[in-house]
Amino acid sequence: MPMSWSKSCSYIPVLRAENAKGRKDAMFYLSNPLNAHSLIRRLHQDWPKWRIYMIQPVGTVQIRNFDSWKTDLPTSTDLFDACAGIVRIKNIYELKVEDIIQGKIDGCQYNFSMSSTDIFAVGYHLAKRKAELEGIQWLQEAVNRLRNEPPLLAIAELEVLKLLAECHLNENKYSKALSLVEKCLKIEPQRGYFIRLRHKINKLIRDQTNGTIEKEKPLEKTLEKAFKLSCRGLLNTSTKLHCSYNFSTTPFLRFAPFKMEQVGLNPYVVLYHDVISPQESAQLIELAASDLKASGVFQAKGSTFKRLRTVKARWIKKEFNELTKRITRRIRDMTGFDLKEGEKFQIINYGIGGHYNMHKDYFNLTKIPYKEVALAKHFGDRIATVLFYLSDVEQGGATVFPMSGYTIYPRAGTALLWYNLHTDGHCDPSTLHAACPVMVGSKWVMTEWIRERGQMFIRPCLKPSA
Ligand SMILES: O=C(O)CCC(=O)C(=O)O
Ligand SMILES: [Fe+2]
Repeated sequence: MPMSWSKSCSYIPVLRAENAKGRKDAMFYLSNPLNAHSLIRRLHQDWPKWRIYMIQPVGTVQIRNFDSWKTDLPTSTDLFDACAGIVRIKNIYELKVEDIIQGKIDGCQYNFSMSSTDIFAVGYHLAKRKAELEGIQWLQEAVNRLRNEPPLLAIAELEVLKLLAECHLNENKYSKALSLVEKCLKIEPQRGYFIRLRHKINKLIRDQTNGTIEKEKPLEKTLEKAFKLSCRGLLNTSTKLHCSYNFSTTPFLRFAPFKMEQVGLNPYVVLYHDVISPQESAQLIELAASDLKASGVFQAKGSTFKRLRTVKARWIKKEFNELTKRITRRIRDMTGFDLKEGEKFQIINYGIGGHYNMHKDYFNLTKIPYKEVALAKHFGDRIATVLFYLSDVEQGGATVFPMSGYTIYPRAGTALLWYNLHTDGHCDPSTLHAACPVMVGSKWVMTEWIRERGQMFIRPCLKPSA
């Protein structure tokens, strides 16, 4: 039901205050996932409601403005991604729902708390994705808060109670579901749906012989556990590692050696410090930002698709401009590899909870389908990866190797290098790695996947590496 004119007017200062916060420093405001999620939700869900309140002739100009922005407003996919990002942050870093809601992210308190509508959006997202058990926590918090908030644009209490009851029912928690349905019936005693639901739950309670049968939580796999622990920096195993100057990969390094830090020996992973200047990073980000595209990597899981990567990316040719040519030469100096043939650079941006699940960069050409082999074989497999960090990340966003326990926190200007293939050309499964969800901040990286072609004299096939 539309709210009264005086009520909508009283909400305007609230909107203005929030907009002013965002305008003061947009990057700072949006680097907090709770602000970003809330803004996406407000623009996707609340703005269409505001449009309904604009009555002619007072609202014609506003309506015209509104319609001209319509195509730029966040879509349902954006809201989906924002909710999924918040859920991912919570799960990977094992945060508490109550803490997130109050703006406390992994021990840091931010000046923000989620509104009941923001909380409901996350609960709704989970409930509709069959994650009812997780959804219950958010929906219960939304119910608790609704009581203390003015109605304004908030969702109706009945809607939240209904969804919460359905989630409890799905989780076989019948008595809780029943008490929620009773609450719904107090608000709308005549609604047939609730009367039938009460009947159904009562029957389930009568039929049940051994008390509530709670669903079992699936056990977490060892690798998943290692992934989470590495994201939290709790698996660092490296000992006896060295820092040194690399003077020798190419003759040029005699003049300008690189600062090299070993991250681990198995697999061999090194960090090169200060290889990209702040100006170069800024230029690369600017270049990519002008034409970023959502880049999802999907994995079929039964009848559904699981999103393995939530980022935006742009591919850039190595010969694109002087800067990309210069960086290509630098990679040659860092690795010794020939980069004449191969892939373009990929510049990647991770937003709210942006991540890249565990994966290996190589294709394993013996396994990929026949049709794709010809193209892949032309360049060979991805022998090595160079990952440039173009930005710092305030919280989260580490690159991790869960099998070896390496955690590398992004630092603008450094580059990570590892070999995906053993020296005998076989793939090295211990290079399994991932990008942990960004908690706060915006992560920018640039990847160069170096192919085997052209490297036969630089890194000749040797016996299996030790
Ligand atoms: O961004 C990261 O930390 C890892 C990126 C990555 O693994 C990739 O792009 O292949
Ligand atoms: Fe990768």
